[in-house]
Amino acid sequence: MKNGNSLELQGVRKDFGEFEVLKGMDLTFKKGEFIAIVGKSGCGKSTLLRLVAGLEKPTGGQILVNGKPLNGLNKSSRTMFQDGRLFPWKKILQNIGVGLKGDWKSNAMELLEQVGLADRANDWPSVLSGGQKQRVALARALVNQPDILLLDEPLGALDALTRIGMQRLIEELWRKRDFTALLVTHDVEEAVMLADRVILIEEGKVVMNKEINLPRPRKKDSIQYSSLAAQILDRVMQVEGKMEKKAIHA
Ligand SMILES: Nc1ncnc2c1ncn2[C@@H]1O[C@H](COP(=O)(O)OP(=O)(O)OP(=O)(O)O)[C@@H](O)[C@H]1O
Repeated sequence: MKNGNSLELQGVRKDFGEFEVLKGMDLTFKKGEFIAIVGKSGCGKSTLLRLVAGLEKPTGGQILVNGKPLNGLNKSSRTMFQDGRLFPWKKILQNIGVGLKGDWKSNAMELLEQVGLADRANDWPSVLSGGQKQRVALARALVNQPDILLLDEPLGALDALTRIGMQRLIEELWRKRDFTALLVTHDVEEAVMLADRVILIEEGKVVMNKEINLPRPRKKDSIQYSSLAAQILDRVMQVEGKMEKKAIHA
């Protein structure tokens, strides 16, 4: 099941008018791999996810999904956003099944169980905490059993403790459900906690593509974890430093 590539970007470029956001990206993601994408604000992380979701078209190059060129919406992917985007007029279970036909309810209930909210199926979203809403958003993103889960800074608005709980939950569901995960995050520690590989984007290019060979579940107090996180953070800060110098000399 985990053989082959889930996703390939071949020379992918994206311009918005005169502005080149992505300048030729070559990336390969294996089936079932967990990838984190980091980089300073505005470097093109969300644009990359939108291209993979098929919500935007590349200006150049191509994206292959399970070996086939992507044309239009990527039906094998689902996206989870920072703001859960639940519909306030639908109860939790109906939010999870929104847009689905056929027998989705048993999988939705199993997912609610797995995210620890089985007893809230008939509640309105308004009575849930921010963390609980994100659990529902995660269940909704997975109900259709996507091959690829796109996570666009999904934990960015959560407090530190809730965030750690959600990281564990995402990792647990990734292990159980076998999808490829692409996580955009500002948090290098989160990237090292979850990912098999961390990719750093600078000015529309991949400048670091680093394997994280640490056993799971990872422990923040392990020396290998801290030293890898520090090493990557250092590299991100070099990028930040370069950008600041450029701005000063502009
Ligand atoms: N539809 C669009 N039209 C024009 N410019 C856009 C569009 N979408 C994104 N951009 C520009 O492309 C650049 C990259 O945006 P993107 O949202 O991908 O960055 P990001 O790395 O995800 O940033 P952040 O971490 O702040 O979310 C930004 O300068 C943004 O203004």
